[in-house]
Amino acid sequence: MTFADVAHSSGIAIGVRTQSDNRQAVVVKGVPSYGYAYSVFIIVFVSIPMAPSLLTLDVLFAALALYTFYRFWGNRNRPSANVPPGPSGLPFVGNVLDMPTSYEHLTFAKWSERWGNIISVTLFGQRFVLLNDPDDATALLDKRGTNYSDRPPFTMSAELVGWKDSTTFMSYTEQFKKSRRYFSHAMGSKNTVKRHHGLIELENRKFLRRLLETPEDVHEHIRKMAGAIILMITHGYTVKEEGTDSFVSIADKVLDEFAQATTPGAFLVDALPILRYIPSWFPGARFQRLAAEWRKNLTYMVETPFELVRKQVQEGTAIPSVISGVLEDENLTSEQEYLIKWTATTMYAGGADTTVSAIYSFFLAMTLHPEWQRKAQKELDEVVGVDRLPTLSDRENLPYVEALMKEVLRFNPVANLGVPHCTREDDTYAGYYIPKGTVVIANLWAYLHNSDIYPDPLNFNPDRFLGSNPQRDPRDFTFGYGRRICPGLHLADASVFLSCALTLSAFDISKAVENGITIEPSGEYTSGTISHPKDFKCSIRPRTPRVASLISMELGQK
Ligand code: HEM
Repeated sequence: MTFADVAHSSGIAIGVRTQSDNRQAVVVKGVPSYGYAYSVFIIVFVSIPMAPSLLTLDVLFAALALYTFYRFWGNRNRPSANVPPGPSGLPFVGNVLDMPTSYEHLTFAKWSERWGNIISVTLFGQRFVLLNDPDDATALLDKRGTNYSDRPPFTMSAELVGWKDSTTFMSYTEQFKKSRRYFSHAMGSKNTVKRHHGLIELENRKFLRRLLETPEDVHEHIRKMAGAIILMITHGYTVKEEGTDSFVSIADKVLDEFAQATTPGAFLVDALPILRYIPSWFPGARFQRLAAEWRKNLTYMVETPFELVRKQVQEGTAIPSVISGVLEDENLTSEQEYLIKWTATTMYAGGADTTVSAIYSFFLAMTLHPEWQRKAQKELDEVVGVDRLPTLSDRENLPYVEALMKEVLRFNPVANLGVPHCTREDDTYAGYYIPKGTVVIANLWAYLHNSDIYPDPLNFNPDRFLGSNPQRDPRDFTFGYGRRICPGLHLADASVFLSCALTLSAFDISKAVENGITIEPSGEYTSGTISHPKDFKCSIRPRTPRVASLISMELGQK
């Protein structure tokens, strides 16, 4: 979820990006009259291929006007003099014209040069506070967690598609706390995750075998591995080794639809939540039809594997998993059943794409920086030797691989802006007034590229974490804050580390060469909620002829 997602879902139009061509609404800077609200609205609409009729526009504009009026009326008594500084914005629409539509973290970081580290913007009356310094994030999101642990509403994805019952979108309620308890039992600490070490090692070795067979499909192999680890933990489900696994493919489809539903600016209903009441037959209400279809797929993904586990539990054939553990309780209430079903789905949704991004980033970094790869391989050869592959119990003896993994997590944060928090009560901080209902964004990218904490931050350099004066552990930032901190962090940490160690011990990664020409990866990343390296080509070759037999031998032993 990016800033723009939240902006939109909170009733803000920043500009509409169509699904088909990524065309973005042109927002004209510096329009000096009060007619700009209408201008922006018209511009937004003409960028939609299925532009609705004029009548529809009138209806929608009236809705916008009403909504804006409602927000201003609600905010009219709030003191605004002391809110944190930020771009001045315009009456009614606020900072619509200032907002970036992609790579928001970069623009927000730059704003600090002018506005300081605590910045405030408004969009149609909704206030946002951007935190560009990690100390402020700790002071507010950690230390004042009771107030700063809500989530803003997300109309398209949460309300219409139906993700609202997932842990990530829940408000800070008792239900939420119960859901987080299920996470704690399954993966809440390093020790808990130790229970899954065998599984992580097995799936990583299967990953190596797939890499050996079809290295060009590296991205797909990472996906399969990440999905297989989580599905075994949540549902006791073994992913099919050959061909397509029906559950993984529906889960991937649903996650892809989730990504579309949360694409910044993709759906006007996020800008104008009131539109959710428009019937699906109404001109321009394609979002309702899409939401209905996506909801159907999501329901299938939530229900079908759950029912499978229920049947296995009844028959006594279930493999121990998060769900089976709960279903075996004879006093289970329907409320608990509903919660565990959604919590397990959240584990998959939260864990699959994020871990994939981190491991794919590692492959990109190794393609671009062979010198660091050699250093890590030297350490692996010295510590583990060449007669076996590394395991998680080697971890404490592999400080260089550890440093390399930290640098991968720092260099490109998986979620640049984390997931937005929201305040429940009015607050004051550093002399500023932060009203109830403010959306608070921690700019994780800015923390991980702060040159006071990480000198020369744009340089990929694992050495920064070694020696007598190591720089700060990026895991302090990259997993977010307070009561909403990533509950999968220990699982992710173990999975990503082992993928780095095993891959480097078995393979050499280098730039691909086609027809004698070396292909340079662009090194670019996608914008959006979860940032992935843009697809790139690389060469992945076994380091020695023994690698294949080593992998088969170890897989045979598992
Ligand atoms: C490298 C991998 C990962 C990274 C960098 C990452 C990062 C994050 C971040 C930044 C947040 C937002 C925290 C906040 O609101 O302050 C988050 C939330 C979350 N993550 Fe992760 N994550 C990763 C892997 C995982 C895994 C493996 C799982 C589950 C198995 C998971 C499940 C979740 C869930 C459920 C939330 C929402 C928590 C809530 O709303 O209370 N993540 N993650």
